[in-house]
Amino acid sequence: MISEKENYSIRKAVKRFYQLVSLERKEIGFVYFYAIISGFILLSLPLGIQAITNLLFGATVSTSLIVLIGVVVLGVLFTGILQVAQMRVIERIQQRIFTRLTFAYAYRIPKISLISIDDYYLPELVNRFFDTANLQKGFSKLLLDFPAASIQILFGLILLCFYHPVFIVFALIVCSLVYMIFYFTSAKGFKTSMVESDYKYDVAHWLEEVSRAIKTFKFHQHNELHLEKTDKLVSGYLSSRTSHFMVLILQYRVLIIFKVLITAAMLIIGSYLFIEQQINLGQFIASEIIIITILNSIEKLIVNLEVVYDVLTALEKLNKVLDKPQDESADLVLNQNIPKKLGVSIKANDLSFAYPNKRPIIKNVNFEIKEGEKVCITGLEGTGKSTLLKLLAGIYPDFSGNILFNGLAIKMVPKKILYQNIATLFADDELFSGTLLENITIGNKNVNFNDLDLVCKIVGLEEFITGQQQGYQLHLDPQGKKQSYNTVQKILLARCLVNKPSLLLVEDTWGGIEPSIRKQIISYLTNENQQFTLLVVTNDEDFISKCNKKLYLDNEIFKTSTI
Ligand SMILES: Nc1ncnc2c1ncn2[C@@H]1O[C@H](COP(=O)(O)OP(=O)(O)OP(=O)(O)O)[C@@H](O)[C@H]1O
Repeated sequence: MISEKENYSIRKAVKRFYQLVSLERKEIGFVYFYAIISGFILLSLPLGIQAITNLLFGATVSTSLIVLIGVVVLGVLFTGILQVAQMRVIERIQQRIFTRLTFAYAYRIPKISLISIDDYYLPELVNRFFDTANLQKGFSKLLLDFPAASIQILFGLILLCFYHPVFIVFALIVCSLVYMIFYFTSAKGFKTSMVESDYKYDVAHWLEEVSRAIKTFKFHQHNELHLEKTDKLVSGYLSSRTSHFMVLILQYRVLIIFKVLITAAMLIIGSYLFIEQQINLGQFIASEIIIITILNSIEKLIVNLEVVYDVLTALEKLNKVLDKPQDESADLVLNQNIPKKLGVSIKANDLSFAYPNKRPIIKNVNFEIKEGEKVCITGLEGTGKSTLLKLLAGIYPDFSGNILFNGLAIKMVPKKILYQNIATLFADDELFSGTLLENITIGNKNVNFNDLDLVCKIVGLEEFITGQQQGYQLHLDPQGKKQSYNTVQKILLARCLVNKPSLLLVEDTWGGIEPSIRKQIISYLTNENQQFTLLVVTNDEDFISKCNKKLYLDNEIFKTSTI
């Protein structure tokens, strides 16, 4: 927890923002087009009012007066129509942001290199997806308010310069002040916003942990650990939020001072120019309306800075998952060496591996396994049996030495081919929320129901399935919550077998299964007629006795022996 706080760079965040903007270039072009047109129309209003004022001094209802009033009213109507068009574009952008991010997450999550997230709890990391809503809302607010406000400022200043040269000085002061407010406060504003968001996720993570381990906390609620930790995290959140708020307040204060000064200066200058008859009354009123419009637009920009921070922060957070390194994909495709439905021969040469910042777990391991051999991995607790299995599954590619499958280095085998031919069952594997069929086949459309029934019979699921009204369509809860532990293990094993792998890498998690079914599973897995190669982590003597070979792992020793 509170692991993320790092050096946040607004430059990197702005770069990401531009990447997003460039994806929506065309639509944003439309938004600006609408903003320019409506900016023109809005500014024509003071000009129209100026002309109407001058005409009114004539105290007659002339045709020009009626036409002018008509033009001004039409201007207001047309601006409204443009705003609706703008809203449609923004809705489309919002929908695309959601769709694009959702698929980016769904596509990339299974490809994330597992070692890169060794220090994270992935479901917690994926909470960042909720920042999609902040991005959608913030991005559209920026698109609606920013272009309109910036164009109004620009046009307003240009127009003012035509009234009197003194307004040019005003334009320069406005531009440099807006720039300075952005320049001096944005980096701090962004950093405080990121830290605030980090704390928000830490709080959410802690609440999720309490929920995940609800039974533990239920029985220990009198110790109040759940409240103490929450208190600590919420304090962190509140102080980081206050720091962020202070930046926003500072920006707003500067704005108020700026507004007061400009309003006073402009009224004085305007009145002076009018008295000196350098501008007439119509021009005076029009110039004051333009100045008020400009000030309102500047206020909009400053107030929206909060949204800018929200958008930049949301983008950074969303990319926390998307930036994680992906599994490397080997270029060399020599899949003829890894035949489907046949066993795989395995050779390990001087294999060593250490988890990041840990001492080596696997040290100079050498062994050879022939195609179709059934091999058990045994040894003391924590000696690296599961780790060895994971290395063979290609999950951790950063080992030294070599692993050869059918004589081909594992690193040269494209992940797709590797994963299609290997089936794994690790002790920490889980079911997901979906039907029994989905949990067994994981969407493999080539599985036929005869094979499925056969596999379910072997693992002892037959009775369970026939006892369900919905059969294979039975809905399973996340982690198989409402099923017995042994049923979950049987489903996980069925998942391995149904794809007819060439290599089966499994941990013996069936200790509690009734003896007759356990025996049936062991005989099936170790049957010489089965073409797959089997590596099973077990310390069960019966299972070991049925295997052809034993790999023994001790802290300093690695032994292979034939059984
Ligand atoms: N993802 C990981 N990141 C860091 N260290 C890990 C990770 N997984 C395992 N370890 C460490 O590696 C060592 C070997 O763990 P491993 O699970 O491979 O041993 P094992 O022989 O299968 O243990 P057991 O018999 O208790 O299941 C342990 O000290 C463990 O703490």
